[in-house]
Amino acid sequence: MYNFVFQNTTKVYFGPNQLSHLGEELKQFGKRVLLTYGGGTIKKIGLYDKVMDELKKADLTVFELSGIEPNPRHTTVNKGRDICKKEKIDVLLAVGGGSTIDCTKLIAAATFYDGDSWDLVTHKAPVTKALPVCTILTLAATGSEMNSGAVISNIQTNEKYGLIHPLLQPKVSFLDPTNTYSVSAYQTACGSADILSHVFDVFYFNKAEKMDMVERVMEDVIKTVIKYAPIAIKEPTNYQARANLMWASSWALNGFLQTGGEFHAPCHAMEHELSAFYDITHGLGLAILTPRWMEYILDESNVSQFKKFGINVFGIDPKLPDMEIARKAISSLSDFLFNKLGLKSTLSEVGIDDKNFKIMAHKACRGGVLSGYKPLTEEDVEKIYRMCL
Ligand SMILES: NC(=O)c1ccc[n+]([C@@H]2O[C@H](COP(=O)([O-])OP(=O)(O)OC[C@H]3O[C@@H](n4cnc5c(N)ncnc54)[C@H](O)[C@@H]3O)[C@@H](O)[C@H]2O)c1
Repeated sequence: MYNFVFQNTTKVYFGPNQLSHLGEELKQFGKRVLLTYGGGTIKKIGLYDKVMDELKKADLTVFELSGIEPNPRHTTVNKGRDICKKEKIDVLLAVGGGSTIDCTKLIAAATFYDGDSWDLVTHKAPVTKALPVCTILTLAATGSEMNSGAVISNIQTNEKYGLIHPLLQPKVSFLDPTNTYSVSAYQTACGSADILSHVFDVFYFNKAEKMDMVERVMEDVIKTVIKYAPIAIKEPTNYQARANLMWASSWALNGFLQTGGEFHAPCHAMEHELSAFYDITHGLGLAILTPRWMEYILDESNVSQFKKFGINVFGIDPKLPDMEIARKAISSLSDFLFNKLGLKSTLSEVGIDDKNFKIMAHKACRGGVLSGYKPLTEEDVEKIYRMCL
C-alpha cells in the first residue's frame, strides 16, 4: 500500500432545484462568465433557459461558446481561449457531459498560454495558471465534474491525450440527476461502461496491495452501475437510477479509489486511439476492449483478483476452481455490457477494421509499454485490438 495525499476541492450541489445557488457561486470569482456547451441538447431540455435566468438574476455578463464536440478538439479550446482573452473572462461555466467539461478545463488553462493549446496537452508547455471552472453535469460517465483531468483530441494528427493538473479541478459542480433524464439509452450505456472502466482499468485490476475498505467501495461502485444502468435505460426518468449513476460516475474517478493504490489506465490508452482515429464514443470503445483485455491478461499470477471480482460482484460460486470463476466473471461482464446494456460487441460492428492497428498500438504505447496489471507491449496491444474484431 502506498502513502497518499487525498484532497478533492470541488464543492458539489447534488439534486434538483439547486441552481438558485449558481449566481452566488459564480460571483465569488468575478462578473464575466463564459458559458460553454455542446450541440444544443441543453436548449432542448430547457436547461439553457434556467441557467440564463440565474445568470441574469445575479447580474453577470455572459459570453458563450457552443458547439463543443464529443471527443473535444484542441481547435475548439483555442476558440474558447481567444474569447477568454478578448473578453477578460473571470470564470467559466461548463454545461454538459465530459466533453464540454474537459474542453472548458483546458480553455481555462490555455487562457494563460500564448501558443497552441495542444502544447499543454502534450506537455510541451506547462500549465501555470487557470481560470476557475464551474460545471453543470448532464451525463453520468467521466467523473470530470469532480476531478482534475481533461481529455482532448487533435484530429489533424489523430491523437487524443489526457492531461491531469490540480489547476483543472472544478471549483463547484451542480449534479442534478433530472438533467440526465434525456440521455439516450445508447449514451446511458456508454456512460455506464465508462464508469465501470474507471474502476476496473484504473484501480481494481492493479498489482499494488489495496486497502480493503477502498476495494469494497470499488466493488460497490461496480454493483451500483450493474444494478441501475439497465433501470435507467428502461425508465429514463427513474430518479433513483439516475442519481445512483451520477454519484457513481463522480466517485469512480475523483481520486478516492486511488488512495493507497496505483493509477494505470491501459484500456483508456487503447481506447483513446480508437476515438482519435475513428471518433467513436469513448464508453463504447472501452466496453468492446475491456473483456478482451481481461481475457488477454488473465493468468495464474493475477487469477486471485479476477476470482475476487467474480465472487464479490457477480456472486459466482466460490467453490469452483479459481480459473473457472475468473472466466465466468469475464463472461458475466460481457453479458452485462453487450446484452443487458445492448452495446455493440466488436470493432467490426462499428466499422473498424485492422488497417490502423499497428500505428494505433504504437501510439498507445507512446514509445514504451502500457503499464498496468500486466505491462503491454505494442504487439500485445495489437493482439488485443484483433481480439475485438
Ligand atoms: N476528464 C476525465 O476524467 C475523463 C474521464 C473519462 C473520459 N473522458 C473524456 O470525456 C469524453 C466523453 O464524455 P461523456 O462520456 O460525458 O460524453 P459527451 O460529453 O461526449 O457526450 C456524449 C453525447 O451525449 C449528449 N448528451 C450529454 N448530455 C445529454 C443530456 N442530458 N441529454 C441528451 N444528450 C446528452 C452530448 O450532446 C453528446 O452527443 C471523451 O472525450 C472521454 O475521453 C474524460
